[in-house]
Amino acid sequence: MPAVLEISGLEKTYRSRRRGARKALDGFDMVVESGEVHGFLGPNGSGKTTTLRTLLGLIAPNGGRMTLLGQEVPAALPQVAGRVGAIVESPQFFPNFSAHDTLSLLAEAGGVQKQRVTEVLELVGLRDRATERVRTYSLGMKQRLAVASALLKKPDLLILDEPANGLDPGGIREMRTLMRGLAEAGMTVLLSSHILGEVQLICDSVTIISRGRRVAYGAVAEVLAQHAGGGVTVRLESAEDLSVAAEILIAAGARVTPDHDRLVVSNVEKPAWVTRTLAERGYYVSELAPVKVDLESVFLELTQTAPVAGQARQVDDSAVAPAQGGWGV
Ligand SMILES: Nc1ncnc2c1ncn2[C@@H]1O[C@H](COP(=O)(O)OP(=O)(O)OP(=O)(O)O)[C@@H](O)[C@H]1O
Repeated sequence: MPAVLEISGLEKTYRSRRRGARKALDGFDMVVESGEVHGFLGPNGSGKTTTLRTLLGLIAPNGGRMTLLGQEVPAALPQVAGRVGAIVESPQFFPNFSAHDTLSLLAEAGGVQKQRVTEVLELVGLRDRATERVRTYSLGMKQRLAVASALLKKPDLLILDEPANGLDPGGIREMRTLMRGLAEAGMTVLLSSHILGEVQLICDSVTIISRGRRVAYGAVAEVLAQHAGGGVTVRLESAEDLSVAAEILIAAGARVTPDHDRLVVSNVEKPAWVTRTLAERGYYVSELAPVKVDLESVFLELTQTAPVAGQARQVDDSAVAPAQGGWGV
């Protein structure tokens, strides 16, 4: 089965008279297979939104190839648009309309049967509040309404840019359940996010982007395994000896980072080497454990910039206000 989404060598340079040329995508590649929830991770300004907007024909690329559901885009967008639901940036809704009114209006405009409105309200868990005005909704409910609008056309692929942005833990959990439910029902979901723990929990596979280039991709477990790096954490019988032990290991060629009452040691071939090197100098290890990697540490290692929710930390020192836009119906 061909990939649901394939991007190769995508290039995008923004040009403005004031700021000059800025390369947002620099030969970016991505593959999303059918039926998976795929996480699209990257620090602020790394090119996620530019990728999604380019894919959806909202901006033109300067080079590269893209396919959606096996067809070349942007040329085939009119043919595939009905099979792709997307939310890129938070869509705005009329605050005085209810969820039901909002979806009915969108369904009518998009030639979707009325009955589908009830179905999507049920799917996103808004049925009980469907007749209340949107202005009374929590942020999580508004996000779910946005997802509902993207689901109206029963898309094969759902693209969501930061769907959990600004949500509290309860809202994030609801969004997670919703995503998994959609994937189980056979939909492919592409999810851009900064919430690495979330991506690790709900995504089958992941693409990590940094400075407009793909820096890692594959099944989440594989990406984690590739970057486990054989590091170990070391505790000594006496915590006072940690700094001397660190010096010994560094002098012997290891990379060492102190972490409270232990050392995180990497660049070692075998854990036993650490025990032996220290014992030879009279320092005895009381605990030696492999470093547990999570997506967050892989992300930090690969992109060398911490994701800070709601904060515009840019890889190229520049900041641009995000544009508003929705897509799908
Ligand atoms: N309309 C624009 N004009 C000029 N530069 C832009 C424009 N949109 C984005 N950029 C720049 O392109 C780069 C990539 O931005 P993009 O919004 O795609 O990143 P992102 O990964 O989605 O970031 P965030 O997580 O903050 O939304 C950044 O340097 C950004 O400043």
